[in-house]
Amino acid sequence: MKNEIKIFSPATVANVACGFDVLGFCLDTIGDEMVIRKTEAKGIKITKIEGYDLPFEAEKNVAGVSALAMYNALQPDCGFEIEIYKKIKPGSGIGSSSASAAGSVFGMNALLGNPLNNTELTNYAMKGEALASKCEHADNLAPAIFGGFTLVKSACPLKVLELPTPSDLFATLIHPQIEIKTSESRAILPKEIPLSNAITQWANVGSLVHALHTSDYDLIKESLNDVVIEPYRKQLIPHFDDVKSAVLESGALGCAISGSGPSIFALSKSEATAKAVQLAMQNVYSKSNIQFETYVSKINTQGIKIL
Ligand SMILES: Nc1ncnc2c1ncn2[C@@H]1O[C@H](COP(=O)(O)OP(=O)(O)OP(=O)(O)O)[C@@H](O)[C@H]1O
Ligand SMILES: N[C@@H](CCO)C(=O)O
Repeated sequence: MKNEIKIFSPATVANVACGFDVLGFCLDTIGDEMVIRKTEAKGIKITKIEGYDLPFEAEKNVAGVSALAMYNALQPDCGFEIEIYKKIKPGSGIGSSSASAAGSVFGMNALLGNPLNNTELTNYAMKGEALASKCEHADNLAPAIFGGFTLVKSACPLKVLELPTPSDLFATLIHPQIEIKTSESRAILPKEIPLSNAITQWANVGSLVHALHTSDYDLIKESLNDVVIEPYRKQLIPHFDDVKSAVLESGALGCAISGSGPSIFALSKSEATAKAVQLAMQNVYSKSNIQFETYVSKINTQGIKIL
């Protein structure tokens, strides 16, 4: 059995407009790399972090927290070293913390001969994610670990449903280079919502799930709306309304905040449309003085993979 593996741990889009804390999908072209190594010395050590300035103490890094949760439960006869090559900026809204939290447990599981299934891995990864967002949710972790579109039916006990990915669906993202911490963008949300908004939202979630199962792109378009969270969070994202109008005019099926922001995502029916949408996003932000990155990505149906 191998003593070291290198993995690609993908970025993810949580919420998918209407499914706050339950829906998510996995990206293909953006993600971190990690190396996980078995050691004779017991315990979990983060030995290298490149890309962004993050804590090396296992208890303060989401990769270490999820690794420790799994390590303490399994009590293997070895230790692990973790190297993180961070490409996803922390606080980006595309699952930076999830990529690390999921990557460490996925890598350890592979080196131990895969004793745990994806649901068990997601459960341990949630312990790490809770360090970043102050709450245990799995809407970024599930798509990172299972791949494709996922729905977290319940967090405790964890139940993840894998949803189908229509083959022509492409995502476009813009990441304005400002940081919004998940914990802060959760703190501004209302504790209660009007019943009329709840009805609209759960109708959208149900119809989006149906649309994914039937590859009904018109229904995907009708369902990608968020009347519960977006009105509050969009105020934290400069030019959000301008981006959304420009993107919809360019032919996207829908556009919404990615996770807790500041990234904004759109879904389109072809790669050509996804690229036109990318130009529309760039046009809006190039008129401002905010730096940004844009991406076009297929939906990654595999999730985390060994390189
Ligand atoms: N390995 C890690 N990778 C990323 N962030 C980490 C890591 N370890 C600790 N953190 C902390 O987690 C916070 C970033 O997580 P946060 O959930 O706010 O952003 P995100 O994962 O990009 O967003 P979202 O969950 O909305 O997609 C930062 O405060 C960062 O310092
Ligand atoms: N569902 C979470 C995703 C971010 O981690 C939120 O929107 O707060």
